[in-house]
Amino acid sequence: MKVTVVGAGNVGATCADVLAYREIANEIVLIDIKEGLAEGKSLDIWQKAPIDLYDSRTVGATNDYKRTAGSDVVVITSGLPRKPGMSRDDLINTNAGIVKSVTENIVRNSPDAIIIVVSNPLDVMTYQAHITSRLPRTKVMGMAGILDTARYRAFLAEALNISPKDIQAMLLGGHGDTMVPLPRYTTVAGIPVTELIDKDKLTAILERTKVGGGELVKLMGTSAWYAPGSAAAQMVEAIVRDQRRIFPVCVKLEGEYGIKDCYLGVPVILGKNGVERIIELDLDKEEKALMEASRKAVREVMDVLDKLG
Ligand SMILES: NC(=O)C1=CN([C@@H]2O[C@H](COP(=O)(O)OP(=O)(O)OC[C@H]3O[C@@H](n4cnc5c(N)ncnc54)[C@H](O)[C@@H]3O)[C@@H](O)[C@H]2O)C=CC1
Ligand SMILES: O=C([O-])CC(=O)C(=O)O
Repeated sequence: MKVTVVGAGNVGATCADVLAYREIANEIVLIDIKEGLAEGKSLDIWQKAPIDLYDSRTVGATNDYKRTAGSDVVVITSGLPRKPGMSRDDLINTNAGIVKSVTENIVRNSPDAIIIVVSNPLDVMTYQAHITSRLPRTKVMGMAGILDTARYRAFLAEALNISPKDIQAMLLGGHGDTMVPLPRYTTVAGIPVTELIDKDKLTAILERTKVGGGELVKLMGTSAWYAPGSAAAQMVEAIVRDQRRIFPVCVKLEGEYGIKDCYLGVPVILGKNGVERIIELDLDKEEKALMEASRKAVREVMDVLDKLG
């Protein structure tokens, strides 16, 4: 299996490192526009192989997409991260052009690849990659929900003083402050979370999750990379190993959840063909209203992209 990661910055390099360390692909190609960066980081990861005992081969190239030819999966992380005071949507002007040109290069060299977008604003950059690649919606998706649920699960584990391993959660909607965490679908070793934590504490955790990315931007002056890199690698793993795992993934909705022509996070089965199936949950009135608010927020930014051309 061959996997390409475009963008050898914080998220891309972390993703490549996890892919190599966990031997998720035999060959991992890192690409960046900045001279020498992808070569350097892939060489560094390769030099870690004798210490951490893996044999996935990492190679890097500066903007040379011939090296990516025949990739099974491509992760797009190229683009600006936000700085304190910015929203993810503020990145659209710069990142739309980057994701467009990267996608063109990818499909030219790997027409059968499955594309996982990470660049922000996530839902709209997934839209950009989808329209540029002209691939079926099952093969172009965005990473956000695994990260957002991971934050939620980490906060819950801390509050309950238990292992994060035992927390299962689902989340819907766009990757922004309108994301829709679902306490009704959160369990701790099979126990509904609502039986273990009081309402106010849970509400505070849900609110912290919604702005979880911003919390880290404030602390570091740039956005997160360890959890995002691992989350993207987990999606790659589900695809290349045909695991048929269920994750919240950003995908184009064509009538599911009563929504058309919008890219939003929903539970999907991920396997060798990409999105094998979208799972439709039976939402209550309040959840439906939150999903609609999220759809509206993403649609507005999709309209901005349409105007950019
Ligand atoms: N979906 C999600 O949950 C998350 C998304 N992100 C997003 O991921 C993106 C990357 O974040 P970081 O890795 O922290 O940024 P970074 O600045 O560390 O790395 C981005 C890399 O992209 C490269 N790049 C720029 N234009 C390129 C092009 N045309 N071709 C190839 N490479 C190019 C840059 O040289 C840089 O090395 C940002 O847009 C950020 O907002 C970050 C975290 C989570
Ligand atoms: O917050 C950001 O800008 C990066 C991101 O999407 C996240 O960490 O959730």
